[in-house]
Amino acid sequence: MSTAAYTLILLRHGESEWNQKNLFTGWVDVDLTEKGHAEARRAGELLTQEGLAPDVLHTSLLRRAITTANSALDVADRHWIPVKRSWRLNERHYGALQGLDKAETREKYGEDQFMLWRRSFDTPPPEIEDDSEYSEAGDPRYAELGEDLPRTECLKDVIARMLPYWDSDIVPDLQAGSTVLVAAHGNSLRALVKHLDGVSDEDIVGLNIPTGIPLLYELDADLRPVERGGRYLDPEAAAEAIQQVANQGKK
Ligand SMILES: O=C(O)[C@@H](CO)OP(=O)(O)O
Repeated sequence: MSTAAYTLILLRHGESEWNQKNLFTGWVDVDLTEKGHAEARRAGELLTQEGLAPDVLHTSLLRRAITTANSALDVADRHWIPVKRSWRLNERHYGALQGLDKAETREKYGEDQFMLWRRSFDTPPPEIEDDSEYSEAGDPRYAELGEDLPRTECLKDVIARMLPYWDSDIVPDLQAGSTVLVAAHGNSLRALVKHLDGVSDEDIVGLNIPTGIPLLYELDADLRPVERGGRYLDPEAAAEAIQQVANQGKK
């Protein structure tokens, strides 16, 4: 068995307002619910209980991840650590589905099309129009992207834009000996887990990440997980919540 060289903690944001309403969210910048705030604080308690003290935080540009990390770190008394944020950690862009009800979409298009859009590796949903109320066109936080602003993404696209950031910003922090916290989203974290664990394009379809429960990865010197799949700090709550994510869209 390989030995642990680096410590990485992945944290999906707590329940968001649109998670609660069961709407496709993607890059829409919704806030946490009360439950989501409580999950974030609980994440901080779990870090403390486990003796994990993040040295650096990486987040997306979306408030549900930013707020979750802030709350968790506040509870863990690590609110002061350096932070780096990147659109490359954002949720998968859900294209024209952003703002639609998951259950209604499933009913309208059928289970196969619904799951293809939700979980297929390389089929993106239809593109969002720039004049949609849920488009990010003109949003100053994405100004640097110009015409490359995503209008839809499949998981393959997320991996392609997330991995350069992993290599350029997260890996150097790990190699410097920092305990790294990555606060991000269901599908951007699925992309990272796929990379770390070498999950196949077929198997990643069935992998879901619950909200608000820290997932600890000890990595060896080659940045490979010592334990495949990592370890949720509250495994029982994680198992239940994973099932809930898998069942989303079913009434
Ligand atoms: O709507 C979304 O952006 C994501 C995460 O909440 O949902 P899903 O799990 O359906 O990909």
